Amino acid sequence: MGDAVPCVPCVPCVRIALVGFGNVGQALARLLLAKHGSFQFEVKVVGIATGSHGTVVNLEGLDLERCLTTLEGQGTSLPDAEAMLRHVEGHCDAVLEAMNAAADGQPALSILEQAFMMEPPAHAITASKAPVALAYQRLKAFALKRGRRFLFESSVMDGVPIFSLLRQLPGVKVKRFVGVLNSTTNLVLTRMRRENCSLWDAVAFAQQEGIAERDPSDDLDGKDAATKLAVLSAAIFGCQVNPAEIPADSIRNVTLEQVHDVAARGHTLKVVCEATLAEGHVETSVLLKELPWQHPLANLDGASAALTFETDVMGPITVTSTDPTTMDTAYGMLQDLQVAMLGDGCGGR
Ligand SMILES: NC(=O)C1=CN([C@@H]2O[C@H](COP(=O)(O)OP(=O)(O)OC[C@H]3O[C@@H](n4cnc5c(N)ncnc54)[C@H](OP(=O)(O)O)[C@@H]3O)[C@@H](O)[C@H]2O)C=CC1
Ligand SMILES: N[C@@H](CC=O)C(=O)O
Repeated sequence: MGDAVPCVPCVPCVRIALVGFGNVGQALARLLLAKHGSFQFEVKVVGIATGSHGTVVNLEGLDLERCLTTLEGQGTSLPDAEAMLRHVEGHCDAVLEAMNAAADGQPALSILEQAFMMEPPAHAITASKAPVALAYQRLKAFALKRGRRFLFESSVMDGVPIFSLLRQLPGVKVKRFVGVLNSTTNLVLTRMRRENCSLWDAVAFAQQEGIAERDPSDDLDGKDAATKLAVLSAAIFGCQVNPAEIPADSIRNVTLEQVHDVAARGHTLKVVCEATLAEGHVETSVLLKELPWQHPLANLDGASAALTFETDVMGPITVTSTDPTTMDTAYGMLQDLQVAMLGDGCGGR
């Protein structure tokens, strides 16, 4: 058994369960250790579940430092995430899910629903895209019914506050958004141009950095970007779009020769995501485009991402994330936890 983690007296303690302890889950653990004492509450991790590296609980709080080395022996061992959530029921304020969700959103979707079904219910926070893209309305309604929050800031552009930014602009209607939303493809195209490395060497680099999905096909074939567009469409336009129906270009067949030819013409290749609200529906696309260097998205290199919102009130609002790492994603989840526990605008500045 790992050592229990006491809460600092007089500081409210928030108990969380982590489902998924890979690149993002572990970055979140490191962030919680690094930022201990920086928030208005203490965080106690009462359970951690993985697919094949064990599932442990300790209602007194797991020792995160030790969990980062191995989950073995760190608490009571349980068979899976569902069993973990049953075990921590009544002792868990929020479930933070960062697992590999399949195209149908499972098993992440069931985990998020289980969080709301607990007694008392927990807030549900996810870094996964598919459950939000496919079941945003249902999960939002479930959260409302149970008096809890369903939050997903990290699912698009990692820790950059997109959804919380838009919550701060009541009455403003977004009409269109355009951006670069997949970090892996942007990193791959950048490395091909700058380092002259092959597409697959660049993919291996993105995997090493923890940015590419476990199966990078979703990144390369535009599916990750399409799912992010569907998340944004659901949350911003209130329109559910099936990610599988969004026209999406793949970068698989992009060659070094092509990248250099485009550069010689004074252009650069970018995977551009676009969504426009038309009469009652949304027009969406993920297209590989040749952009001139003066285009606002052209200089967005490496793993960077950007999104421009066109609204009915203000001029275009652009948010950029420069070379994010998994720490950015972890912070997005921590931001959500603060919003869930303290409400919007909880930053106090
Ligand atoms: N990496 C990034 O930069 C970003 C990732 N995301 C999203 O965050 C999520 C996690 O990404 P990432 O951490 O990189 O992925 P990883 O593949 O690194 O980690 C996934 C984790 O989920 C666990 N897991 C898989 N199946 C189950 C299951 N049935 N029950 C419990 N745990 C399970 C895995 O366990 P095991 O290893 O034992 O199989 C692993 O711990 C994904 O949905 C991704 O799209 C979002 C923004 C950025
Ligand atoms: N694989 C994703 C990770 C973040 O969502 C990407 O490359 O953008």
